[in-house]
Amino acid sequence: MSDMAVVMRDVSKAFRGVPALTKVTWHVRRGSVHGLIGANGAGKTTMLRLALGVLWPDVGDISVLDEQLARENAAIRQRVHYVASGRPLVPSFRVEEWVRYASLLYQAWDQALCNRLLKALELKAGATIRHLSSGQQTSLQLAVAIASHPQLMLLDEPTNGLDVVVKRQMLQFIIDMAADQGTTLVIATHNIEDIERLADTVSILYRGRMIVEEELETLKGSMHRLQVVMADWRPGLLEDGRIIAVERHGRTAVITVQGPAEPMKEYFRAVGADNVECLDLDLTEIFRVILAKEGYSREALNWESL
Ligand SMILES: Nc1ncnc2c1ncn2[C@@H]1O[C@H](COP(=O)(O)OP(=O)(O)OP(=O)(O)O)[C@@H](O)[C@H]1O
Repeated sequence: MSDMAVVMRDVSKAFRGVPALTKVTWHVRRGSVHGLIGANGAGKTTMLRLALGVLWPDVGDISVLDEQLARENAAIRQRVHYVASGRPLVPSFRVEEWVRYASLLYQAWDQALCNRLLKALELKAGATIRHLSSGQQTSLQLAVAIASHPQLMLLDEPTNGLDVVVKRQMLQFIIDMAADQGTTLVIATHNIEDIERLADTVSILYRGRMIVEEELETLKGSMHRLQVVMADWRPGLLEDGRIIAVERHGRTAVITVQGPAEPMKEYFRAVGADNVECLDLDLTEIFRVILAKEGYSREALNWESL
């Protein structure tokens, strides 16, 4: 058994000639919680659907749980569960009918666990799906996914529509369940705070290309933000290759740097800074800086220019 749950090599996929993914290489370690992040349209859902085997790449190799994906992949589908919030369930089914349907699909189905989850989530067996709120429908999908005991769970914006209390509890529950059962979790989301709290490894997609694959801690240590106070900002002081971004307000500058903080603090002290302090740089900011380096912005989305 390899230590990877998913490996994609040089995978490309286009829809009607328009590339959605270009030469993507991706690794998800077994037993990890992996955050797949990217802006709207970056290709996250396409990646997950390829890993599930419901989409087929134009070129490239995909292996999931040590099996090379083939068009006939019923066996692997037993071990992988995909949950996308907003994915339509059968609206005329009652909760119990949906659960019964799922129970017939999955050999590892755990009815007792499903019953406990439905109770905890206050989902009534007799309720008709169309009468559930979108958050309740997402909760139902997550409960069914958990009860199917997958080895790999692919969650696509799993918490859309959930209120903060259920969202936190549900994510924590899934993480605990995954840790207990050795399930690999992939969470594709815009909600970077969730990834920062929960993930071990992170990948960032940008316009169909994989631009970062990293341990979360390594990624967080790869950049720092300094606040530097200096009376004389002489020309050339900010032309160091390690400096990624600068915001200057008079004597104070907030400077984002690549690599460790200490050598840059020493650098600014040596060139005459009056004060140098490290500021917090969270994953959302790191994501923003990485995308800005790639040239991503939504400048066109500006009231004046519409
Ligand atoms: N079935 C399809 N037919 C045509 N184009 C598609 C199809 N599925 C995805 N695309 C296109 O592929 C690109 C990637 O879409 P995808 O849904 O994978 O992105 P995403 O990162 O999940 O986006 P979001 O965060 O907005 O959900 C987009 O340009 C999208 O329009």
